Amino acid sequence: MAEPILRLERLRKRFGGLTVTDDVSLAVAPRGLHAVIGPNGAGKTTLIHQISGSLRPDAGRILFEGRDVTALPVHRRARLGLARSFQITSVLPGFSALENVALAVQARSGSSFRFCRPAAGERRLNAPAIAALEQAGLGARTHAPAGALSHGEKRQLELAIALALEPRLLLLDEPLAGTGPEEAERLIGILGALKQDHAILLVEHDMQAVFALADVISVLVYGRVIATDTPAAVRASAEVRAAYLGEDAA
Ligand SMILES: Nc1ncnc2c1ncn2[C@@H]1O[C@H](COP(=O)(O)OP(=O)(O)OP(=O)(O)O)[C@@H](O)[C@H]1O
Repeated sequence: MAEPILRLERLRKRFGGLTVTDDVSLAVAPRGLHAVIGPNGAGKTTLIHQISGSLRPDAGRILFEGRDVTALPVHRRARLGLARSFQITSVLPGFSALENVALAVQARSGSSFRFCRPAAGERRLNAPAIAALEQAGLGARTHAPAGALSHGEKRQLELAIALALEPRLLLLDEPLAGTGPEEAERLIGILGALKQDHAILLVEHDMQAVFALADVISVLVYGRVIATDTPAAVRASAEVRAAYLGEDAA
């Protein structure tokens, strides 16, 4: 593999007596989609939080493009290009899709928020915001109020906001959660296009999406990585089936 964009070295995290991240070492390639799967409570979200910087590991290192970011706060990592998709709660429902994304661009550029002069009124912010909306498949909904978007479109808006930060690695925690079959299909298409020129680390329960999109899959069980391999090898692994895929594998 080319030099990894992200390397986790023996990461550990405990909550009380529970080891939720147990000596996790992983290398994520600079292009393509790396999925992390595992049963409920395996520690997937906890892992994403440690990578984005909202949780500090108890031990181990996180190297982003060769640089040790283990001690850096979320915003410093985001500036380096390590972006986690925003939760829907951070979207402003009364503002248009474009304004929401433009505010994210503005936040990244470091200028102050000026609500009396809508951020979307500034061409400097508009161009990258529109590009991010198009990449997220929302080009036709640019001026719709965020509050009027369907559930699937809101997930696309979250994606657009993350893309507006021009990430070098995009961290996605269950981007398909709560979507219907058609919305899921659309999002899979969008993520499939995005992974052509982005590195994506995806946590997702939807196995159809994972196997359609992933170039590499890591399987997490009780905080430990039990396999990191191609989708075909993971699907064929007896250990993975026994530990996790069992009921879903068919
Ligand atoms: N802040 C916390 N304090 C204590 N325990 C926690 C905390 N956050 C998570 N846990 C526990 O850590 C374990 C791993 O949780 P985590 O949410 O990372 O798993 P997950 O693989 O993302 O699960 P799911 O697939 O259900 O989203 C669970 O047992 C959870 O209850």
